Order: sequence, then C-alpha cells, then structure tokens
Amino acid sequence: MCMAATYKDKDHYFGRNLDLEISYGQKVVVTPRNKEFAYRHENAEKTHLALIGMAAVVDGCPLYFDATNENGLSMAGLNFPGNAYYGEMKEGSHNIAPFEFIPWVLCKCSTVEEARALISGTNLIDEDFSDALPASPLHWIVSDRESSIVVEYMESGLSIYDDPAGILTNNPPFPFHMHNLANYMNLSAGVPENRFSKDIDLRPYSRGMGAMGLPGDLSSASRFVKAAFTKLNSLSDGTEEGGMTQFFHIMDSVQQQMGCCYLGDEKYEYTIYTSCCDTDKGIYYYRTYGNSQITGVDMHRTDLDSDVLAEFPLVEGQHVLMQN
Ligand SMILES: C[C@H](CCC(=O)NCCS(=O)(=O)O)[C@H]1CC[C@H]2[C@@H]3CC[C@@H]4C[C@H](O)CC[C@]4(C)[C@H]3C[C@H](O)[C@]12C
Repeated sequence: MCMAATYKDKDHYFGRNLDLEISYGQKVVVTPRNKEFAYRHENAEKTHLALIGMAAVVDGCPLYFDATNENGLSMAGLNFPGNAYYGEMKEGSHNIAPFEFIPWVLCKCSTVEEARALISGTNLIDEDFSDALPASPLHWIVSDRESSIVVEYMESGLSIYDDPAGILTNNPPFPFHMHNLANYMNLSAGVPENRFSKDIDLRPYSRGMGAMGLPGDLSSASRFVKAAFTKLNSLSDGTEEGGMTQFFHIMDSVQQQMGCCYLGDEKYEYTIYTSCCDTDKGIYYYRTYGNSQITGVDMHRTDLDSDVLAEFPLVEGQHVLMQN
C-alpha cells in the first residue's frame, strides 16, 4: 500500500510513502533537459523539462515511482491491483508503456490542465519493461500548486477524476474513496458537542474527541480517510522548514511499521521511504525506514542542461545527534 499527498503552505509540497516488502534499488534521480527520452512507440524527446524524483535506474533508463518537473508539476504511481487495465495499441492515440507514463507527462506539461489534455489522448498499453520487470498495475495522482487529478486506466476505459482532497492511496477505484469520506463528515479537530441526547449529560473527558471514529488501521480505504483528515486540518507557519516538517507529519499519520502488515511467507509490508518534494524550489527531501534524518537533493544544484542522469543513492542508517 502507499499514500501520496499534496500540501500547500507558502511553498507547495508533493510526496508519497512507498509501502512495500521489497526494494527495487531506487534512488533520487535528476533527469536533465538534454537527456534523451526514448519511447517504445513514440518519437524520442531530445530536450524536455528536467525532472527530479525517486526511480530505479535499469539499463540507463530511469523508472520513476514519483517525480516533479522544474515547473512544479508532480506525479506518483500507486498500486492498483485487479483494477488497472492496459490495452492494445490504438491508432490515433499516443501509445505509452506504463513505465514511460511519468516522464511522458512531466517532460511536456507544466500544469494539471495540460496534463489532463495530454492524458486524454494517451493509451497505456500492456507492455513490460523487461521479463524481470513486468508492467505493474498502477493508478496515478498528478498535481500542480492549485489542484490534483487521479488517472485510472480500467477495463471500462480511462477515467480522470478531480481530487479535491489531494490524496491518493490504493484500491478500490478513486470514486469509492471520495464517497467514503462522507461517512466521516461529522469528525472535526474541535471539541465535540453532545448531539447524542438532550436528556443525558455527556461531556468530553479528553482532548481529541472530535475525531473519534477516525480509522487507524492500515487498509487503503482507512489510510485515505486518515491522511485526508490530517492534511485538510493541517496548520504550519508559512516558512519553508515549517511546511516541509508538517508534510512529513502528514505522511507519518499513515506510516506502516514493520510487523503490522503481514503478507504471508515471512514477508511484511512497511514504509520503505517517505518523500516530500518542495515543488517550487525543486528540492526532493526523503526519509527511509532505517534513517529518520531528512535528506535533501536540490535539482538546481545539478547541471539541468546536461545529458546524463544525476543519481543520488539513498543515505541509509540512523544519523543520531549525540548531545553529550
Ligand atoms: C509497488 C509500488 C507501489 C507501492 C504500493 O502501492 N505498494 C502496495 C502493494 S499492495 O497494494 O499492498 O499490493 C510501485 C510504485 C511505482 C512502481 C514502479 C514504477 C516504475 C517501473 C514500472 C514497470 O512497469 C515495473 C517496474 C517499476 C520499477 C515499478 C515497480 C513497482 O510496481 C512500483 C515501485
């Protein structure tokens, strides 16, 4: 399972938790403007917008899990098993393999509206990167400073939904999650009032009771509600550090601790990494399960006019600041 979120303070932030039982050797990768993107069925892009994000680099090709471009448009792929459907090649459409989808959109588009138009004419085809890396069943969130959309290719066709919560998790399809939020509209960050009965004197005995009933389990449906509640009630102080700090706290609301989500076969799903991209500054911050310190990569401190990838292996291991 996974969760992706957007958050706006003075700067705009976009990031995700990657919850999984295995690692793909991912790292922070900057694709500069002149690194050619070759597509399987579309013309190669010799120059394009620069990207920063988390990717597995296989045979020199960055396979992005989530990324942001130099104009702040961001996109993340999350598991969508049993629902994602990639079809055959279609004439008159752009035929794109799922692993090409993030660069396809982020290399060209600067806003959600541009992305919506491009994606409407894009057909995702059932094409594996390789035998070892078959096409994975994903859905995507695409965000700019102002808004977010969710993109789902299913057997019934392509759907593009507005995502006013700016949150995405996994199954079921997106309309369920928005509908499900209505079950929780009574929840609040404030002090609850007794609407149960005028005849009984009921008073809150603890802080935080306004959100009683907010789900805390690790299912995708519950994580959507928990993350949306946390994000939509979030406050921060308008500084770059404050916004980024709050963003990591939002992501922490649905962290998966090792041992709590058993998959069988001695395998457990856990939050492998959490990312927070300051999309205005082009800085990609991340934390890993084993390294609670925030590490950052600034795309503008790499040569964005180059034609070679800049790769930053994840910094692992705890970095404890001893005070005595
Ligand atoms: C599994 C991850 C989603 C995390 C998640 O939601 N986990 C819940 C599991 S569950 O919901 O509990 O079952 C997704 C997110 C992005 C994906 C990569 C995208 C590029 C590339 C695309 C190629 O086509 C196949 C290989 C490739 C490296 C992909 C591998 C894998 O698929 C990645 C890591």
